[in-house]
Amino acid sequence: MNELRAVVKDMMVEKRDIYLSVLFGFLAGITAVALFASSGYLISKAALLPPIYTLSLMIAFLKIMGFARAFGRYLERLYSHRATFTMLSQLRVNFYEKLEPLAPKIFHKYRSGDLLSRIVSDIDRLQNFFLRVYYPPIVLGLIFFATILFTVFYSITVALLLLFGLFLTGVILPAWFAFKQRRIEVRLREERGALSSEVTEFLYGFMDLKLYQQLDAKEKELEEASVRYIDEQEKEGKMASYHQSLNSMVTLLVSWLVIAFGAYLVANNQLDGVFLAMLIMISLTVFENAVPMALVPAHFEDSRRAAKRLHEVVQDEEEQVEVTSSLPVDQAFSIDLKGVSFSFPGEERDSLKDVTLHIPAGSKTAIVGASGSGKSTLFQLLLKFYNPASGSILFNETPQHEVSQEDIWARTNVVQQENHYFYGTIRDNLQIADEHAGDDRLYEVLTHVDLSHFDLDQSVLEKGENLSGGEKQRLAIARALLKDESLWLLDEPTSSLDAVTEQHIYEHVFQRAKHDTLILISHRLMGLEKMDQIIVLDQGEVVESGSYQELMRHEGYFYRMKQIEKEVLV
Ligand SMILES: Nc1ncnc2c1ncn2[C@@H]1O[C@H](COP(=O)(O)OP(=O)(O)OP(=O)(O)O)[C@@H](O)[C@H]1O
Repeated sequence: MNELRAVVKDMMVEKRDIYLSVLFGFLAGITAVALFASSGYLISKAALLPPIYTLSLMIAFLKIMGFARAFGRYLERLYSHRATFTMLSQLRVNFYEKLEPLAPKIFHKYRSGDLLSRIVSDIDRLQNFFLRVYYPPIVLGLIFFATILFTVFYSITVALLLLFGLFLTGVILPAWFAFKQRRIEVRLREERGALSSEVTEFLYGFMDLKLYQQLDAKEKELEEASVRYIDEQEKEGKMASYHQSLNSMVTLLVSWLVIAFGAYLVANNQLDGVFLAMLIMISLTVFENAVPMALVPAHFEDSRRAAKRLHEVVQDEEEQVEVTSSLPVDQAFSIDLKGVSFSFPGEERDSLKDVTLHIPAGSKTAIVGASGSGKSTLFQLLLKFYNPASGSILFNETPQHEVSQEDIWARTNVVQQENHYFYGTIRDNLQIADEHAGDDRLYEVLTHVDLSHFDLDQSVLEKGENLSGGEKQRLAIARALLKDESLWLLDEPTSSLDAVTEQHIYEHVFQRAKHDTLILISHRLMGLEKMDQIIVLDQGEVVESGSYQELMRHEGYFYRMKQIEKEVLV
């Protein structure tokens, strides 16, 4: 329920449209009641041969009501839909603003298909909250209140019957179905999430499934997930139809009771017979407004779950710490790690254990170690994707938690092991690092990464599918060169390149980063002689650190790795 309160808060941004939708919804409903009531009265009155001006007046009233009803309905739709779209856009912006700082922790927690379904369909589902849950009961209450008040003047019994019908259709039945709906909705959502995840995995893993001849098995799983989802949808549909039928039954029953009691009252001279048809028409029309109540439970449950699921994704947001410092601009800064330990969410094993390092401003550091020793994890902590479980990270003596992620990312040239390439052109893919860079500058960086043969208008397919591994890496380095900030974090940036190209690119990168702080993760141990410091990680711990010469003299872990590398290469 708390989550829905947040939705109501977002909805209230456009109060005017909400009030107008309620007003015109009421107008449309009450004029419909008036239209049918006056037509019932007109028929009865006409039988008594009243003067012609009475009939003309009544027909004019009838026409005005008919027009007012259409006008009210149109404006109600207009304002209620406008309020809904404003609410949706407000929700999307708010949700995205909360979500962005939480990446990539989020990707760790959810399968991407599930996350996608939450972000897209759960927000879309909330459009029903205002349209089908929030304001129909308000409008219904107002219409019944006005109608019952009017009916009391003619017959208290009929007024009580209407009240009874309202209680059944507006409270008892929706509450009962809401209770039943809850269980169906849980299963429906689970099945929808599962299907969405299966589809995403199927699409992403299509090639591998094909290569390992597992396509049929996966297709079968997908089909089963789809059947389960359709079954649950069917159950939900049946439940809604059942509720609708029961609603109609109750309303018709109330109308029958109005006829029976009305006739009895007329026979006993307690009600003027000319009003009987009017009261019957009132009871038939007023319950038309109760029809949407049949949809309230399903939509309420749907909205509640959607709001809850969205809230679950961003609830970590409250953990955010206030940002009070910023990193120096155009100036290299030092990095210190003091007793940093970290394990990924849900993992018991520490990926980093009590890591203490000092990386002076403007120095060049290499981080080496076996696969899985925690090198990339260290980068993720430096980039504040995650916070250390214990210990602290300092930039120029400033605790990292005082600096915003945005600031850290803005000051860093990052080349990851896997980088993303967007569908578009080479130019588009480079300009994400510097949107103002002109063609001359772009060609210049392409030359520095040995891609001078590339045309800036050359197309890049989704995820860079038409580029080789080495070309992708070189493009990523070109982006880092374009960004030109004073901290470089390079995670095996040249692992797919041949030795000559690698050397050529490194020469340029080191020349550009002459006064900057540079940290390079490398599997290869060749060419590390020029680094100021080499840090050796093993199973998340720093086992050695020092200059190349120091480590070779020490004949420890690094020395042994170097010997193995030599043997392999020979
Ligand atoms: N997102 C993650 N969730 C859970 N565990 C992870 C995650 N990423 C890495 N790990 C684990 O953390 C440990 C360190 O991983 P990391 O990627 O930092 O190693 P690495 O030294 O960079 O390896 P490589 O040289 O193969 O890239 C590994 O044991 C790995 O299984």
